[in-house]
Amino acid sequence: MSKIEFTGSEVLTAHLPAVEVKKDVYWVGSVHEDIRSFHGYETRDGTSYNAYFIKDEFPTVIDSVKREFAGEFIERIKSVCPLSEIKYVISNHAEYDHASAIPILMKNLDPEVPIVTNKKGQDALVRNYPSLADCKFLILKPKETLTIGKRTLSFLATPLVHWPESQFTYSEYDEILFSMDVFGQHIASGKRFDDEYGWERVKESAIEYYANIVACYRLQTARALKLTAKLGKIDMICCAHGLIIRSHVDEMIKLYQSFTDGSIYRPKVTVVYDTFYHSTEAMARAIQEGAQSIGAEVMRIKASVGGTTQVARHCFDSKATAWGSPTLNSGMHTEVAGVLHYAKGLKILEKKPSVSFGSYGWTPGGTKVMVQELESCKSDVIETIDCNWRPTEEILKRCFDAGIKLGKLALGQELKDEE
Ligand SMILES: Cc1cc2nc3c(=O)[nH]c(=O)nc-3n(C[C@H](O)[C@H](O)[C@H](O)COP(=O)(O)O)c2cc1C
Repeated sequence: MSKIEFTGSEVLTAHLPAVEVKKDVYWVGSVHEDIRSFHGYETRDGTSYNAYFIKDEFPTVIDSVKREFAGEFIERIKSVCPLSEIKYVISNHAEYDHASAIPILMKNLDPEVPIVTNKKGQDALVRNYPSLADCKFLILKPKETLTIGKRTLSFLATPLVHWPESQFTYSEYDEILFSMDVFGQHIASGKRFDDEYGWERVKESAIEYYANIVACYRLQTARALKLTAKLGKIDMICCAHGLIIRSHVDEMIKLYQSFTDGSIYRPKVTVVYDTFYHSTEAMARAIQEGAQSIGAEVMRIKASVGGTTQVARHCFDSKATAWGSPTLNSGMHTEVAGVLHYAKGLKILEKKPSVSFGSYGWTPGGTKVMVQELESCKSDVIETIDCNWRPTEEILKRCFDAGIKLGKLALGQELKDEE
């Protein structure tokens, strides 16, 4: 039992110690400083995979890390408890970044140690990591609890926030919510807590995370928040990415409530576009100036430069958007098509007004395809502006006026009939 078996490549940078986040509760995760693309999410601040260990009569591990970091994860657990004493491994979420080191951990534990999860969790774990089929599972039904000594852990099914098996684990004794991806942020840091890193930066990263990962599951998130409110006191949120929340628990829960009830939406217009030869860009600038002229906040993003992550983050809390593309082979610029398709999947344009615009050479196909896509996003397209080659003063004036309209709608003002 003392020999550690590795079946994947491991990064042995165990320079960070296990961190006691509350008496006998430890962070044993890993920090991935140099990751810049996480299944397409642009993680410019890196990320962390937060796993936890509870020292009690029946020592318990909660979640794991990316397989590449299994070595340091196991070393951190060993620094606080011999592996032979571990009695339970809880899996709250079967995704690779939190579960792919579980098979390596299990190979180093007593074969009688069960993986504690729900039925969908078992299915997802065994399908993704076939060697786990040989492990024992303790499948929890709704409302079942697990006593590990002084602590009785309870579990909250949070289906589709953001995978079918997703669940929270709650320790009433510690007043800790182990919330897997929910409330997480893609931040790599040697700091472990929100107050050490700075709440404003944690908050901004949590908004970006929700917009890019969870936004399409708004109703399921609202339900999870409702059920969370019925748990006991929460003094600390041990999420699976980024900083642990101990000084801004209420603020973080209120932030998530603002995501689900829409109160996060701001008087802001996000203008997304791309261009070959600057005509569509000139139109985008005119729309920006129009919206700004009446006091709306504007974020103008060139799709190929800003990228999908920033587009999603800013469309998410904007009350209105504008989309611009030159016509390319009778359709949209590929970068604009890509980010619009991404926004559609995230459902972040629903019930929001939009304007479609773009330059063409001979037949305006870009905006035509774009309007179809915006309508399938359930966005209310209030105007389409096509421009043949270079924009004239008249076209730029139309764009400026369209910016004013979007700005007014973002500011909650009514449009007059003639507008
Ligand atoms: C590779 C390529 C394909 C194009 N395909 C079309 C087309 O199918 N239909 C069209 O009307 N214009 C087409 N155009 C012309 C552009 O839409 C036109 O140059 C437009 O003014 C470019 O706008 P921009 O200055 O914002 O890049 C194409 C241009 C390029 C470079």
